Amino acid sequence: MTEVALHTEGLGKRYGRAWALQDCSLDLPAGRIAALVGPNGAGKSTLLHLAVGLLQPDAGQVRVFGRDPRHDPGALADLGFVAQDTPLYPDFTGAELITMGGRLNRRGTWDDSIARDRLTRLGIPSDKPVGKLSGGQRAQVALALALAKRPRLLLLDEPVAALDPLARHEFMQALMGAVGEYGTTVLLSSHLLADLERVCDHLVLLHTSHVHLAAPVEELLAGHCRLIGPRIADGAAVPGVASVIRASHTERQSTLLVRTDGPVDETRWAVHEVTLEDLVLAHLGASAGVSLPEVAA
Ligand SMILES: Nc1ncnc2c1ncn2[C@@H]1O[C@H](COP(=O)(O)OP(=O)(O)OP(=O)(O)O)[C@@H](O)[C@H]1O
Repeated sequence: MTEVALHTEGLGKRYGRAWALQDCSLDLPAGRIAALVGPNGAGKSTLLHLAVGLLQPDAGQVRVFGRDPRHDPGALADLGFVAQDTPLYPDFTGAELITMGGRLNRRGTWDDSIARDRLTRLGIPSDKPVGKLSGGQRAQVALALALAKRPRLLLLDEPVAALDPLARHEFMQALMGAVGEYGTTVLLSSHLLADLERVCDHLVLLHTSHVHLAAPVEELLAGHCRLIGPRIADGAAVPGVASVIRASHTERQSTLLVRTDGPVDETRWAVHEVTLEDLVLAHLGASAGVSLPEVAA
């Protein structure tokens, strides 16, 4: 059986009377690169902070490789985390932070050379206080430190938001490399669906503080498609279709993004594959009751 890197059950966190995350139950299998997506305020950062033990749950439980991140110090050795604002001591240089990381992780799997080599390769000066680097360079330093820890589970809160397109591409490749080389499991939140699509093999979609989807990408893509055929009424049953996520109609034609549960009548419907981006947008649009621009088939 595949090991579970992150397990949550009925997990919830609230601020006052408002739930930032509610009834969150999911299993992230080890070895995956998982995308954590959802609109602003959906609860992504809250889930990551709960997973790393920086927030105390108000309901349910969270386990990292079977251990409670708040009460079992051993769990922290397995975790790497880069928060959204990549907090780093501004007066320290990259080189000093690498040394400090090594000292703080003496008993772990820390490898100085991973961070040093990355900074050199990216042309980021390691002798300059990080407070004097650009936002993107600071993010790269934080990511290099997280990779040097070689954690079993790496949690990244919008790690690529501050990076230029080439740096984003390079970073995603590095993540895939880490997974391949060390078997690291990654959960990363981002709004950049096209980037995620290239590397992620698991999707967690949060919406209004709830888990809307949590499954392997392959399974989700195989279970959804876009159908184009003669106009049908909203709510009409279509054989082979479990649910219509999003529908748009012209006078004579209907276009449906659907979840399937069997073969669809291909003499009646043109069946098109969907991308991860199509699928996420359709689910988000459906939940929010928003009509979205039509995506070309
Ligand atoms: N410290 C806090 N005090 C009060 N409410 C908070 C606090 N932190 C988060 N929230 C609320 O919890 C909800 C979830 O916030 P969270 O930061 O987890 O969302 P997110 O999905 O990470 O959003 P974004 O994509 O904008 O980063 C939001 O409604 C937010 O306003």
